[in-house]
Amino acid sequence: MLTIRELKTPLIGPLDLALQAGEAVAISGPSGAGKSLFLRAIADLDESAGHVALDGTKRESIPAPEWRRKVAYVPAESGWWADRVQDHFTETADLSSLLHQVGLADALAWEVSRLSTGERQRLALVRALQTAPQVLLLDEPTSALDPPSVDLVETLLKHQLAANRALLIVTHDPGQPERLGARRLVMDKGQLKAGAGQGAPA
Ligand SMILES: Nc1ncnc2c1ncn2[C@@H]1O[C@H](COP(=O)(O)OP(=O)(O)OP(=O)(O)O)[C@@H](O)[C@H]1O
Repeated sequence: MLTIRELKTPLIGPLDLALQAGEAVAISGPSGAGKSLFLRAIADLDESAGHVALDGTKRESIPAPEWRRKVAYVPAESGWWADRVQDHFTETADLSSLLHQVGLADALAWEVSRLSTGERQRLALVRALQTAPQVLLLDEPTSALDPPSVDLVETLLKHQLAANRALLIVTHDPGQPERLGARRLVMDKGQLKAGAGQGAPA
């Protein structure tokens, strides 16, 4: 589904990765290793060189906003620009179901200023899912959540994988890759290597 070859920025790479439909890959590694920069480069938020393609279509032949709808990036700290939560959502299809799945069924009517860090994190994920992306690039999506909320989000992510979406997740939670059935990779100094017990990066 997502093919990355020789992806390079001044701080990371060259990096190769192939992500299949319905596959999860988890990236861990020390702080400052370049994990967020890798996700941002794939999403085309930072300039990069190399080959990135979705189902064989090169990234440069897809307009950037459309690319980011198909290959959605959720940063570790989400941005909010309007006063009310509902003003950040444009699509209504499946929205109430998604909000319910993350335990925030009533949150659309809330003020952004009252949101807790964990509520922001879960709502940012729902925001990314509203365009039904084929690939999800998630930067530490459960770092601020209590265990029951982690469980809700992981269940939601497993539903996404079952619907043939691909998932590339940066996590510092050592149990998360196994719970998501994810292949483990480690980033160190801008380079990717296989995690313990895993083969070489595809
Ligand atoms: N715009 C930038 N200009 C220069 N250096 C940058 C820029 N953005 C990030 N860096 C540096 O690149 C390195 C990798 O950053 P990155 O955010 O990808 O780390 P990370 O692996 O995601 O770390 P963490 O686990 O702490 O989130 C860091 O040393 C960071 O300071």
